[in-house]
Amino acid sequence: MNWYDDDLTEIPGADNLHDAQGIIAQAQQKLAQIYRSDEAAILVNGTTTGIHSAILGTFSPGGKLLVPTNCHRAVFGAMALGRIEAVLITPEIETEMGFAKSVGVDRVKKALIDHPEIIGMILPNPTYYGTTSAVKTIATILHEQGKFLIVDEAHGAHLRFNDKLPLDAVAAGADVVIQSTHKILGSFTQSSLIHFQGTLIDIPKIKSFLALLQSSSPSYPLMISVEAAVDIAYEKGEAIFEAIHNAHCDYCQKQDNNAPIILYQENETNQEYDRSKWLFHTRGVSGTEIETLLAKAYGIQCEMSGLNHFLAMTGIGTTPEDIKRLTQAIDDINKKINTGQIKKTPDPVNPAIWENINLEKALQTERPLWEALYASDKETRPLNQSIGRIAGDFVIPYPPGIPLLFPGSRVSPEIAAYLDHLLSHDVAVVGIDEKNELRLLKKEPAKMEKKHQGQLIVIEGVDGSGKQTQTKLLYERLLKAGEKVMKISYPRYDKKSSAMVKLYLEGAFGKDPSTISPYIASTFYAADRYASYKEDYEDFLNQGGLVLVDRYTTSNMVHQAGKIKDQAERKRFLDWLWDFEFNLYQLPIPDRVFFLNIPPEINQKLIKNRKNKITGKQQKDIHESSPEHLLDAYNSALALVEEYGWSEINCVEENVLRSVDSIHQEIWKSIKESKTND
Ligand SMILES: Nc1ncnc2c1ncn2[C@@H]1O[C@H](COP(=O)(O)OP(=O)(O)O)[C@@H](O)[C@H]1O
Ligand SMILES: Cc1cn([C@H]2C[C@H](O)[C@@H](COP(=O)(O)OP(=O)(O)O)O2)c(=O)[nH]c1=O
Repeated sequence: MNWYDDDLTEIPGADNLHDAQGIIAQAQQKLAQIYRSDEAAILVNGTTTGIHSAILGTFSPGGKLLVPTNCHRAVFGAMALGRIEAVLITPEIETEMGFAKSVGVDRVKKALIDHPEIIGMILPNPTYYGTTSAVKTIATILHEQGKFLIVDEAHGAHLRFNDKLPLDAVAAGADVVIQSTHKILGSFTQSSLIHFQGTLIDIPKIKSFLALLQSSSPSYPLMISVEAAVDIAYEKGEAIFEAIHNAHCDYCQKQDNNAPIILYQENETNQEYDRSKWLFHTRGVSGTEIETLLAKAYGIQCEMSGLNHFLAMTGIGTTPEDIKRLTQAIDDINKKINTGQIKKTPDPVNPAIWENINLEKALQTERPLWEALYASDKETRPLNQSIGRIAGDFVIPYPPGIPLLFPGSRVSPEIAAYLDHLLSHDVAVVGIDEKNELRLLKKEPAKMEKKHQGQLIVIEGVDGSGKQTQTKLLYERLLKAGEKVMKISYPRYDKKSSAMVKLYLEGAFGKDPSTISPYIASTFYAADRYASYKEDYEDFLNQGGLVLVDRYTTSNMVHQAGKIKDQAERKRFLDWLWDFEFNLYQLPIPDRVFFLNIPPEINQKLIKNRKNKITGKQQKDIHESSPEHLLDAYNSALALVEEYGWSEINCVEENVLRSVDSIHQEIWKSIKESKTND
């Protein structure tokens, strides 16, 4: 066939992939019929773009996706592109060989209970190794809660064609299924298929991402090859995969289970193992060594190998003779190992990644994935100097292409040791260069660091916790001690820059503080602080003065972050706020923060009769008149004490409020001590 003849463009009659109405639409309808989906679309930029589009087309930024850690990097790429957040779950592990086998139904159920905000899930099935998850059950669980399931069926475009193979994802009820027809079915590399079914997903939205991300000049040879490959599979797939499946069963039955190399079948009775994947477990010999031997001495090219396994992939073109050649070669190699012609090596010590390393934890990000990926302040460092630093890129061993580090996650000693082990066994690790160096972020996330000569000390606490009282006492004491000190209280109600704060606190934008975005409210207070910095104390601080403030950015952290219930959302807000006030506005970062801890039930009594600071009247501002707001702020503050290392002053002991003086003495002592330590 002359492929140049088919290398068309969108001329009349040739249709347009991105708005298919003619011959491409007909081909896609046929493909959907064959796979029994509602709709199918041909992909010309590989399964990767199919996965990107499926995720971007079903989520909005900030949405939560349930992601098993053994997903392909395309899934994590989509999360970075769409600013989508992952709830990670660890798959079940094949412990002897050390690969991710399946995603347990119970883990899915638990994740959905713990994170009801999850919108949908992506599931890789079958795995590269042929193992499968209970897709049908998982789909049902998700659907009962109105959530959708995307299945990455990259290694399963053939499942539909023989009933002895595991159930395909469309039949199992998945809402979106992406298949690499170019793998087992033999269409051209880079050509794939995506299927849609049901009403839970917005198909036009996914398609608009397909049009955005794929080439605007889709290759006709690629498209034709998908149709041709599926046609052949439809016609001959049943018999071809039956033969492969049966040969696999036969070999498993006949093989000597004590041989150095044995064919893996998960377990004998499992119907849901994909026997088109000929995965061999090696004992006393390295899988990679056998892969090389098969290529050199027997002319058989494997798909991949690792320390204790290698994978021989079959496909639509595999004949019984091919299988015979493979099995004879394995028998021959086994014999040579047993007779000493091939030397045995001690089994490589596998640090059992899946047991020692908590991948869910390793992949947690301290800066959002997308932010770390986009960041330009990066440097490369050798692996051993990277421990404790934040990764600036994906780090992914190949095979199997499952990330060990995300951009934004911190390199732990365990991960570094494991990566070192992989590299010393010649495993290719994307994200680590030939000098064994990886890319790291230069800048750490929010951390108290001094940029000024003087000192900025914050007295923080919920409303009526004694801030004003303690600030005043401390100020007078510092003055007496001869310190160059000034005192400011935020918000500065008597200044024009607090106009928006006053409107907000008076209820002009709503009486219930929880209905006003913490992001928006924070900007009002920050603007007042900026004006104050410029007007009141920039020079004073830079010349070594001590600035004592009653409330600061820390109040936004307490009161505005307290409005956010979801932990990841709250963290995102806190990071944003930090960036906004300290990086954008360039406000000074405090040297010390004292948090006056008074439980809400006690401080309510203290402020009961206090007049409104804005109006001077009895009626309280919207924060003070909302017990829910005050409680949320209090809880947020308790968390912040831990997270940001604030100095906590417990103002209540055994349910009794301590005296003003004893609280003051404690703060004074702490300041004196830190001064002598300077
Ligand atoms: N330790 C304390 N014991 C008794 N009353 C206190 C104590 N600390 C503060 N107060 C009183 O409680 C009220 C609120 O204190 P204030 O300093 O205005 O708090 P804030 O500035 O945090 O709103 C004031 O009337 C103050 O005199
Ligand atoms: C300074 C500041 C205050 N706030 C809140 C805290 C208070 O509930 C409210 C007004 O502060 P304020 O009148 O100082 O409260 P207090 O009664 O404790 O003296 O504004 C913020 O949310 N962000 C900020 O940056």
